[in-house]
Amino acid sequence: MNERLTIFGSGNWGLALADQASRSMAQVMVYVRRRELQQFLTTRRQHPDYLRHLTFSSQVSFTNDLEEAARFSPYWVLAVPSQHMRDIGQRLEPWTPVARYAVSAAKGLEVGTDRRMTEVLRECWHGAKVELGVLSGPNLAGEISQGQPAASVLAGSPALFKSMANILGQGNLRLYGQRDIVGVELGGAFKNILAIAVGIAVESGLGDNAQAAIMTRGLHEMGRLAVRMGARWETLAGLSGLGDVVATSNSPSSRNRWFGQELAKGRSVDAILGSTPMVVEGVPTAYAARDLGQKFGLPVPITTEVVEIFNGKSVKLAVEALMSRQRVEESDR
Ligand SMILES: NC(=O)C1=CN([C@@H]2O[C@H](COP(=O)(O)OP(=O)(O)OC[C@H]3O[C@@H](n4cnc5c(N)ncnc54)[C@H](O)[C@@H]3O)[C@@H](O)[C@H]2O)C=CC1
Ligand SMILES: O=C(CO)COP(=O)(O)O
Repeated sequence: MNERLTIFGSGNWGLALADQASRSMAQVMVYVRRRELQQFLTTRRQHPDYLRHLTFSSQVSFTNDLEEAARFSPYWVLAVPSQHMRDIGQRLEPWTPVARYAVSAAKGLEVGTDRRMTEVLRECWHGAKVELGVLSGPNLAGEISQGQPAASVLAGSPALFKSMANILGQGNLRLYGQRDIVGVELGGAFKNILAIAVGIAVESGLGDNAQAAIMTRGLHEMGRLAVRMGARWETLAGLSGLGDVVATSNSPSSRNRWFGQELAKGRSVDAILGSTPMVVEGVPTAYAARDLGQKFGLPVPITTEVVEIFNGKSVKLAVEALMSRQRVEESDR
């Protein structure tokens, strides 16, 4: 394959995707923000800390030059944390005429604006012709980078899906098309909040029944909110919703679940976030989802209690608040 792909972001996900694309024989360039890291990756072909089993093939190159990365290919994947999407979007704006497709691989909402990532990019690239898409599903980077089988959703136009799935969806990553960008994007963002809640439950010894209740009822409250924001209910029951809730909530390698566990040990949000270089998307997204629930007048009880626990509420009191809510119909949307 002679296709070329640029990936912006050299964290766990950007690197796993770079390796994945290179396995389909695409030429891949990764934009690396820190110059020392770019040099390390270029010479050693490995990341010093992340996915250390990976040795990048010669098809993957690394650059610290944003213009070089942008001009490398008309196919872009943005794999930076959600709170940095506007920054990279704004800096890429001069080169949008080069881009044909840009896929967000981030799973979160922007704090302050509550915007989805494709909304953020659309604002940054106002008037540009680049078509936007979203990649989201149960895809822990560690497993993808070891070639373990996985499925995911690549939302966007059929033309975007055809081109991008050819590069990213070979071998052990099976990609499904979707037209519901809003649903795919929100499913991926919201599931991180539920993984935090499950982490809290695991650490607090609340039991398997409680974990199942959090996942199921959490998905319900997220689905209701997502539908209000323009998503299809069925999308949230798919890979980028139910699928990712299951993967992330159950996986000991999930950063969001780990964060919930640390929180339940009594550590503060700042202390936990300060102890890892990695992004925990469920934290900013929980605030955004709580605000969106208020804005639309929709109950988001699990999310609300997660935010309360961020602010110091005990798990015991949060559980009591959830258990004493007024009874409702299960399917009440
Ligand atoms: N790690 C995983 O298993 C998966 C992660 N994701 C999503 O992908 C996104 C990125 O996550 P990870 O790669 O895991 O994060 P990470 O914490 O491993 O690394 C984030 C990377 O983004 C870079 N970055 C931050 N701000 C930047 C900026 N302004 N410009 C350029 N680069 C910048 C950092 O230098 C770092 O290399 C998140 O939204 C996450 O939810 C999605 C699927 C799987
Ligand atoms: O999105 C992911 C898996 O699909 C990664 O989850 P964590 O960010 O919790 O590690």
